[in-house]
Amino acid sequence: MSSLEEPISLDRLPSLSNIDHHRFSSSACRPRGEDLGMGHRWIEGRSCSTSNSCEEDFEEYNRENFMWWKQRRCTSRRGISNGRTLSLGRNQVPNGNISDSLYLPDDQYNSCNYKCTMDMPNKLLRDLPKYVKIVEVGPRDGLQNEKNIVPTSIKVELIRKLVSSGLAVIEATSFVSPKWVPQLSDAKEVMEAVKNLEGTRLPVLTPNLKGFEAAIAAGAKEIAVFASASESFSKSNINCSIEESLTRYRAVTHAAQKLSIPVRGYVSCVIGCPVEGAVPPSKVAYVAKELYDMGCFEISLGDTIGVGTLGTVLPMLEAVMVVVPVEKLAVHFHDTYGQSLPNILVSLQMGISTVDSSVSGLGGCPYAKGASGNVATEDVVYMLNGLGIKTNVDLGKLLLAGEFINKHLGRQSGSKTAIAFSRKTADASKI
Ligand SMILES: CC(C)(COP(=O)([O-])OP(=O)([O-])OC[C@H]1O[C@@H](n2cnc3c(N)ncnc32)[C@H](O)[C@@H]1OP(=O)([O-])[O-])[C@@H](O)C(=O)NCCC(=O)NCCSC(=O)C[C@@](C)(O)CC(=O)[O-]
Repeated sequence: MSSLEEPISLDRLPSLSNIDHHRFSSSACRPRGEDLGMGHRWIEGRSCSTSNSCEEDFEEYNRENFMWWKQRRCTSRRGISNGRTLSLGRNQVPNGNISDSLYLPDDQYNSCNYKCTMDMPNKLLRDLPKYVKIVEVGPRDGLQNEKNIVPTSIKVELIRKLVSSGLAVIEATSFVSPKWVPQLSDAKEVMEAVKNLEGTRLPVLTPNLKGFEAAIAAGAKEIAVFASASESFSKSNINCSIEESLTRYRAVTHAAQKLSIPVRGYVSCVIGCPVEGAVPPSKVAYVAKELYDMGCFEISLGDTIGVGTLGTVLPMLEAVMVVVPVEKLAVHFHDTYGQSLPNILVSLQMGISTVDSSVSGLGGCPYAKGASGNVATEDVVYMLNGLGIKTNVDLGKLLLAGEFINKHLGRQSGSKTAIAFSRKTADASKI
């Protein structure tokens, strides 16, 4: 393991005990009536003044959970009565290798439906968003690190399949230097082929005005700029300092505003940097605020090398939420240490409702050695379905998109959900 791949040791990361639990709640930026933040409950559990009241609380908590679980099981059991069909989202998929024998009606696939979430007594889950916008980054972040050049036609077909799954936003490609990222040197051709696809926004990454102009000429209607919270990563990724990158991005956002082109802003290395190690939350907050102030409509917080845990993600989010409204934030986790799903869950509990992910967990950054793929979109959708949170993504069609790209790449999916369905180990009676 090279020094770039070593996990950041705990003593170099912010301590959980430094966290102001009351400020985890989305109410830090967006008051919601109830003052007690989710973070307070999540980290500290139910607070109680006496041991008696604590036991009563605990009994009540168990009773509530038991009722909820019972309700879930009843719903699931009713759902498998026809034995053959398992719905994987909005629409059923009539054929395909993955899910032929696994169809159930929609509300029975989801362990609890929307109404159930509204009524859910479970204190830990009550404040979750009702809808999560998924930003699919597979065609860009997912493919940019692939050594063998993926033909343009495969990239275009992947995007088509992802569009048909109902994803609201799919990052299509990057208008970066082909010398730096050869895999995406066909950005113009990809964009021209997909620009008229309807029903999905197709943003592209642009590192400077040159990239912005090329993206617009190719038909892009939305772009993203990407800064770093780590000076070293900024240099290795885009060959300039953080301040220089912000100056460039001011020029890009200014040009975009004139054309009414929405600009998303990324902050990478929000937890750790492959060169510098732990990145302080204050630096992340600084870059996030700069991007927000220059007009980015959304700030995506990227754990580029996937080292974040609840203990480091929480203080980072807390710091950023002080300067950028929570509804303008997105989270972007790479799954190097398998922490993405808990990190996403806690982000949702803090009020964030936009999540980046990559079909089949494809991905990695060419300039962040050791970084693994993004969290798999299939796994995120599966988790959100289970929580009764709407995404409008048809899991069956998403699985087929993943199967398509993995077949081309000649590898197994990085999504546990996809693997479970492909092996038909997903037992409908247990869902
Ligand atoms: C920023 C640059 C261009 C600076 O690269 P540079 O070499 O410093 O730029 P330059 O201005 O000196 O130009 C060098 C050459 O590149 C050309 N050039 C210049 N700009 C462009 C452009 N836009 N498109 C096409 N070509 C371009 C330019 O015309 C020139 O061509 P030449 O005269 O030598 O033939 C380069 O470093 C670059 O392209 N970097 C991008 C690297 C990249 O894409 N990394 C992966 C992004 S993923 C990420 O950042 C994290 C994220 C977002 O996923 C979130 C997370 O996971 O946490």
